[in-house]
Amino acid sequence: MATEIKIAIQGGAASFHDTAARKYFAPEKAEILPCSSFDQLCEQLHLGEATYGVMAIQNALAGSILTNYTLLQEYQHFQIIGELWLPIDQNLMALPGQRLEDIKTVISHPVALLQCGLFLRQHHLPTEERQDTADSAREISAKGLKGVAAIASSQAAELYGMEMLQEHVADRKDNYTRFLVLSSQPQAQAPKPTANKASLIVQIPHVGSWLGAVINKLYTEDINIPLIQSIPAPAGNTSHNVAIDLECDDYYRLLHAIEELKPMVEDLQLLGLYQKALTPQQLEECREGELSTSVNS
Ligand SMILES: O=C(O)C(=O)C[C@]1(C(=O)O)C=C[C@@H](O)C=C1
Repeated sequence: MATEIKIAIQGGAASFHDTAARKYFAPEKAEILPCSSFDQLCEQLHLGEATYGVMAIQNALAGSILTNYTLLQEYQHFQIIGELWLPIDQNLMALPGQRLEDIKTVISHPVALLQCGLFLRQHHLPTEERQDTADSAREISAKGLKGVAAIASSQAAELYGMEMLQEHVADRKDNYTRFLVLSSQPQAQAPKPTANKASLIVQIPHVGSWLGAVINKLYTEDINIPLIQSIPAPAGNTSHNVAIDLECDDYYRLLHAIEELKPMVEDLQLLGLYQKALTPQQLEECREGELSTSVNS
């Protein structure tokens, strides 16, 4: 029988976090705990109000969400137990009967607005930030706002009775967001030897070529590095923090490489050991494969 788990997300029903959480945990039934910010998501997970948290960390068009690395540094006891790359299809929607010419303002999550910069500039559409894509559609519907459009998913359009003004408005069709699955109870989720990915934050001095030495070490250990992201350091700091993702199909080699890095850096925070998800490139290849099968059949 499917058990029910509670998952804290940023945003509400029909947001991309909602879709990501349900997809990751399917076929388990997920009860969603909507949060108004990433801070609140972490707080709820910390307080034990949710079993897991799902948090966006990186988008193929807009880049890394650096403030979420800061939260992961703050909540040191959280563990990343998994990840998911989700295709993000953005759409422009408004109250039924509205036309593109009627729209004076577009509201959405700041990352969603960034993903649709080309479309918005082309149509000279001023924007206003909101906490969530789907909640922007809900706001228009609840307040009966004319002259305002939202950028959100097709599920949000359906849920809140919006009409599509323009589908697929992101700058590129291969728009993907990577979501982290977080647990605040590492003991209940001990990493399994099937883990083939690790996420770390290392602290290294500003001076010297420490980062070069770290990368060189990983190269000699034959570890793949899918991500290196510098994280802003507090003012006056003499060192900086770098988020690094490591991949290796041999779990024990991955552990060994992490041990080797420890004496080379000032501090190393292991954010989690988990199984890597299909990358956007792999998902695109699957999608193209499915398309050609349906055309040929
Ligand atoms: O507003 C939403 O629907 C979200 O889930 C937020 C969010 C984000 O935080 O990056 C998630 C994925 C998309 O890339 C755009 C926005």
